[in-house]
Amino acid sequence: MLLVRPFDIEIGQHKVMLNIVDARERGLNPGDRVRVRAKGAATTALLDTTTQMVKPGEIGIFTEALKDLNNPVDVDILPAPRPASICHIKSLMDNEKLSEDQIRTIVQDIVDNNLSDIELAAYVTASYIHNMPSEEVVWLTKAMIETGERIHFDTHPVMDKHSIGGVPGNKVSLLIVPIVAAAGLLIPKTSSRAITGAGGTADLMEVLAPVEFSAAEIKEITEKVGGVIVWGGATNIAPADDKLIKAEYALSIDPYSQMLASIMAKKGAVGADAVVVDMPVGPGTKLPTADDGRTLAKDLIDLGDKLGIRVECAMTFGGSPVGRTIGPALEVREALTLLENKPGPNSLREKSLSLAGILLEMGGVAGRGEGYAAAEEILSSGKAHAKLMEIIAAQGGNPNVKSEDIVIGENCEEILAPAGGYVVAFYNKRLVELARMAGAPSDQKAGVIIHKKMGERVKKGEPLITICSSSDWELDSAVRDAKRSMPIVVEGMLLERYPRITEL
Ligand SMILES: O=P(O)(O)OC[C@H]1O[C@H](OP(=O)(O)O)[C@H](O)[C@@H]1O
Ligand SMILES: Nc1ccnc(=O)[nH]1
Repeated sequence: MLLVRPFDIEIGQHKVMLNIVDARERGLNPGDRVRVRAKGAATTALLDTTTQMVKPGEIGIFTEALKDLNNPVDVDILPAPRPASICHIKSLMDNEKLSEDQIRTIVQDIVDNNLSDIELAAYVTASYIHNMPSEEVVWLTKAMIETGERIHFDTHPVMDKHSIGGVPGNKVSLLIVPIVAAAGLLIPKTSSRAITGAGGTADLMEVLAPVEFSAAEIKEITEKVGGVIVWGGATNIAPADDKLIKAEYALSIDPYSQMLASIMAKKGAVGADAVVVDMPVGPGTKLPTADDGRTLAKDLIDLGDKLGIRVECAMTFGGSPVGRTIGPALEVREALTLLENKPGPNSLREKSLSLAGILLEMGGVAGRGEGYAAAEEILSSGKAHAKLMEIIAAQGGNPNVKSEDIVIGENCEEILAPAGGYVVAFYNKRLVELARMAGAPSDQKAGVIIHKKMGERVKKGEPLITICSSSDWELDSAVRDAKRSMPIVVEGMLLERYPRITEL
């Protein structure tokens, strides 16, 4: 047995450290995979060696592995075999078919932390290059559900909403969940953190309340107040999902087959009966054309049928951000403003009411074609606001929070229009890059405020965007980058003049 030396350091992977003498005695080298066994728990980790940091007879264990092992006093280790899924990942790279068993092995290895970051990145990259056939996506989704916990509600229908993401500022879940819950339906909403964006719904909700709950707690809170907005990655619900998202986030990609499975596994695991999926379409989003949107809608509906979930898809406008803010705190402030029935952006209000309306119709509390108006009544009467405050309280946040209480990064700088004219080009992806450079989403207070959208008139020197951050150096680098390659292009209506040659 080796005496545990806890290293309270989060390094984003499962790691342990042995003194070089012990490592040599066991025939282990740095980078080897080892199985670490404690009383009643085991995990796989990668090995580092040292001459100084741990003594012979000791083992240094970093935070991630310590959590899995329940903070043990002593452990033993064995060399771990090369995971079988590496071979299947290679098959995926070669665009070969995978069997149900092979897919299940990959998912189990991901859940058990048997894959290194390099191997995970290889899986995610291979999935990005080759879409899986639909039967493999069904196996993948089922494996992701079955390797975690599931929630079974006694009351039905259980409603849910999910966005494929890809459009900046998509804070609509903060309005939709309370509207649906205020209508008397259950909506246990699990979200991921940002994948390609600068703030996922889990990042946003975390500004208002804790988002890390167990499956049992999600069930209890949903039954009490009608809904939750929690981080899927904190639960044991579809536990492979968040591990994959970490690799996807680093690469800013969302592979098609993986996206289908990621969304539907979370919906299947919470026992959803009916789901609306928001699919933002437009240049620079995950769905460049309406045809791409139709293909995805068909794939999502088919996958839902195979899982026993009624899915409806809504193709939404993704050409420019939803509302005028990007980044956790800024987005939360904007969503609260609308819930408080103060003036706010129409794009956010209309999109939230449309999607909530579909859910009210699917859940049978509004007639066909009457969902939008029903959602609007719940929003304007203040019931949606009151419901969000109840959800915040149930999740342990401050139920008296107001939009003006939300603190934004103290370092802000405006990017001004270099000329007068009209906004003729608007680059969503650049805005997201700038918000990420400013520190979002890990810096909750960082982000971008958009002053001018596509087609709007601008005077020379007027602000186009404001970038905010908690750190002055991150702000500086984002501002420099914005000026080097503007995310919003302004031109006069007169683009070029061709004078008569004789008059030159
Ligand atoms: O970062 P990108 O790729 O834009 O999208 C990821 C976001 O999309 C989904 O939204 P929601 O949970 O339905 O609101 C995810 O849960 C996550 O919040
Ligand atoms: N791949 C994904 C896209 C959007 N949301 C998710 O949870 N997962």
